[in-house]
Amino acid sequence: MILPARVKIVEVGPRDGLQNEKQVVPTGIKIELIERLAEAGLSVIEATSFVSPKWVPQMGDNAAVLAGIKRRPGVTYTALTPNLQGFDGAVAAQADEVAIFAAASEAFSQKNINCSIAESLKRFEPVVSAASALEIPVRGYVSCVVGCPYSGTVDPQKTAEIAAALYAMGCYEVSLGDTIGVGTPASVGRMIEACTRVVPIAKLAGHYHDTYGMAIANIHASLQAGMTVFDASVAGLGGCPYAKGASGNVASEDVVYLLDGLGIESGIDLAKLAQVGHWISSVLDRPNGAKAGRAICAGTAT
Ligand SMILES: CC(C)(COP(=O)([O-])OP(=O)([O-])OC[C@H]1O[C@@H](n2cnc3c(N)ncnc32)[C@H](O)[C@@H]1OP(=O)([O-])[O-])[C@@H](O)C(=O)NCCC(=O)NCCSC(=O)C[C@@](C)(O)CC(=O)[O-]
Repeated sequence: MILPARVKIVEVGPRDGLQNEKQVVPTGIKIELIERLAEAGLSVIEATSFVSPKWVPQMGDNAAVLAGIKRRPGVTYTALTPNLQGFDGAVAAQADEVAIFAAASEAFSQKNINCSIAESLKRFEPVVSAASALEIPVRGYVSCVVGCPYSGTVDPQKTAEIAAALYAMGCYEVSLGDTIGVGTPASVGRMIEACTRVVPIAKLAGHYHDTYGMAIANIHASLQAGMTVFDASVAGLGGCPYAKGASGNVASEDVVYLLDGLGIESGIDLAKLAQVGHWISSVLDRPNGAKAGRAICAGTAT
C-alpha cells in the first residue's frame, strides 16, 4: 500500500463548524479562531459563507470576519458563495477563493439552497465565469455523497455525475461531502471509485462528518485510494443546519494525529492545534469533539 507523502487539510471549522451554533458567536471570536488556526499551520481556512442571513444567521457577519482577520502570508482564506450575490459579497470582502455547493440528492438541494440540482448548476455557471474573469479559484462541493437525511442512500453514480459537472464547469477541486456522516470505508470507497472514473483523484477532496464515528476510517480508506485533500474542523465543531442530527466534521486534530502516525506531512503543528481546539470548545462551552485534542490537552499523549 503506497500512501501519499503529503496531504492538504482544508480547515472548515469557522464556516461549517460555526454555521450551526445556536448561540451568537461574536465576530471577534471568529476572527481570533481563524488567526489561531493559521498560527497552528493551517494553510487553507474556510472563513465564512456569503449566504442569505435569513437562512443561516450565524454567517451574517461574513464581511466583518474577512475584514477583521490579520492575513498571514501563504494562507488562503475562502468563503462559500451560493449565487452571484454571494460571490459579489465575497469579492468585495477580498476572499482569496470561493466555493459553490451542490448536492447529490434532490431533496437536500431543495432544503439547503431552495432549488433543484439542475437549477443550482445553472446558478453556479455565472459565478464560475465571474470568478474566472477575476482569476479567483472556485472549489466545488457535493453534499450527501453517500446518504441524504431526507431520501436515504445515494447512488455513487449520482454523486459522480454532480462531481463531474462541477469539475467540467471549472472547479479546480471537488470536495465530496458525507453530510450526515453515514459512510463507511465500503460505501465511501464505492463512491470514490465512481467519482474517479470522471474526475482525477488529485482533484477530489474528502469531507466527512463523524456522526457514526467512521470519519477517520473513511479518511484512511480514501488515502489508500490516493486522495490527498481532506476537509476537517477544529474540535470537530459543527453540523449542517439542513441535516438534523448530523454531527460535526471530523476533528482536524484527529486527522493530523492520523497523518503524523502514518508519516504523512501536513504542515500542521498538532500541539498548537490541540490548544486551539481546547480554547474554542471552552469559549463555546461545548465538549471538545477531538479525541486527539482532548488526550493532548490532558497530557495523556506522549
Ligand atoms: C441560496 C439561497 C440564497 C437561496 O434562497 P432564496 O430564498 O431562494 O433566494 P432568492 O434569490 O429568492 O432571494 C431571497 C432573499 O435572499 C437574499 N439573498 C439571496 N442570496 C443571497 C446571498 N448570497 N447573500 C445574502 N442574501 C442573499 C435576497 O437578496 C433576497 O432578500 P430579500 O429581498 O428577501 O430581502 C439560500 O437558500 C441560502 O442562503 N442557502 C444557504 C444554506 C447554507 O448556507 N447551508 C449550509 C452550507 S452547505 C453545507 O454546509 C454542506 C457542505 C458545503 O459543508 C458540504 C457537506 O457537508 O455536505
